[in-house]
Amino acid sequence: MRGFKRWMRAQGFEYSDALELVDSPDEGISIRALHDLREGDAVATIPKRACLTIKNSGARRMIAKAGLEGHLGLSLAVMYERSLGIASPWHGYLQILPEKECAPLVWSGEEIDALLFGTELHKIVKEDKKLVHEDWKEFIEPAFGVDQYFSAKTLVASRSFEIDAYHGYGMVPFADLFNHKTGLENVHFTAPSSSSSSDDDDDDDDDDEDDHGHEHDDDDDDDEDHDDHDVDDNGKMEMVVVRGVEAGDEVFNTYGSMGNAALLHRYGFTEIDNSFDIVNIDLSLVLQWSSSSFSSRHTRARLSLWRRLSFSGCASQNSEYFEISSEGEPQLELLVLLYIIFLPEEAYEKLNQAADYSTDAGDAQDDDDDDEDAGGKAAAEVVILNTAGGGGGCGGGGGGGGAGGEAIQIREASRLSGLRVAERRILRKLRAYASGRWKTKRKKREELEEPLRGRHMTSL
Ligand SMILES: C[S@@+](CC[C@H](N)C(=O)[O-])C[C@H]1O[C@@H](n2cnc3c(N)ncnc32)[C@H](O)[C@@H]1O
Repeated sequence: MRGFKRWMRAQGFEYSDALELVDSPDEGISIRALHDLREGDAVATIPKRACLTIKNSGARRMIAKAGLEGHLGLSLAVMYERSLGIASPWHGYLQILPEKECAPLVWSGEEIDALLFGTELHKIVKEDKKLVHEDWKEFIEPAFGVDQYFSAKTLVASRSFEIDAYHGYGMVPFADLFNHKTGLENVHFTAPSSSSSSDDDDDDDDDDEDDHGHEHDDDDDDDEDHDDHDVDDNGKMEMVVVRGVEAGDEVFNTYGSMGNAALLHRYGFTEIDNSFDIVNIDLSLVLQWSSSSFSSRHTRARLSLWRRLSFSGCASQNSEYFEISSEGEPQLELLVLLYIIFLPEEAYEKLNQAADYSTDAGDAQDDDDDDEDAGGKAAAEVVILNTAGGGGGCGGGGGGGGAGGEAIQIREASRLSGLRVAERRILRKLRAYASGRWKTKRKKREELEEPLRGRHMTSL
């Protein structure tokens, strides 16, 4: 750490003596406040020329020639500077970085299967590994090994910041030592408000929520003009306090408002109390459970009715899923599907007929008429009301009726997915939601259902 501080001084970094850099063998580096910090305090100034960016790196010509940019180009710059060892201008910084960030991208296939099976990340991470490997083959081999590339990718994903339009993304020494706290961060990384006009031209209005944001696609093909990279020699970035910190407390930044899956995916950690956390339950998991509790035929028929009533889940990378909020509230479409799965045969047939009727009526209508037909809408409404009431009208069968069935569904989902603590907590809230609503909303459901009966559906 001493070498890094010396390097920062030589590069013209300035940081408040109220900040302490703490290096723990178990938890890595973090920043602590030695004195109280007040909102508005600028606690660090970072010269842009000291940031490891594609434009600043000694590999800039090679990277430009290969037409690489964004995270791919920056990963190459990081590998190149690392390969120079002590000869790299960033040696003082690079030597405090971990070899790699322990994100799922660098887990073994067995670890991914064992730890992510049943979660939304399982398929995504496997796909990531394939794509990153393809990139390595196409753009990086034989200059650097595949492990070096995967390691550099995790560092760039977890530590790079968007600097400005000229530099794009870069490794920002010191700024990347702050850990993340969802919604309760103390500092933001930003362009100083009193910067020179040339800086203003170059600085994007950085969205702090996106400091560690998305792949950068700026078209910076002007390398030849800036090979001596004099454009930003005097540019600076700042760390500014946005929420006061008491002496002794850790000083946090934010990497954005993300659920635990996104945090794990990109940064390799999760938060127990993450208000943005959600749990996704795959439609395939619901269908698997339904087929084992009822039958495949029953499941296909109920799914088909659900679709004919124009319901669907969220879609991502060839899968369909439902979101459970951090408060345990399930996506309405999941409730409706579960309700339809649990409908007794007689009620199901009636709803099916109503859907048929409404589809026929809809077919007869003018194509320009976008309104859902009244019958289908009413059928959906009745389903929703019943579902919100906990499915009190269900006769059960298989795994039990209504909300009780939902609880079984959730237990099964939780067991199969091997989800982490925070996600299990959400699933517990979901179960409480399901059984709580069943008890308290039953009367309300009956009151609400009555007028609907009079309108379109007669006896659900
Ligand atoms: C930008 S670096 C922060 C500094 C880092 N702790 C270090 O040792 O250099 C981001 C990495 O820090 C760790 N990290 C950041 N916030 C964290 C948190 N709230 N809980 C656990 N690890 C965290 C993760 O390993 C993440 O990939």
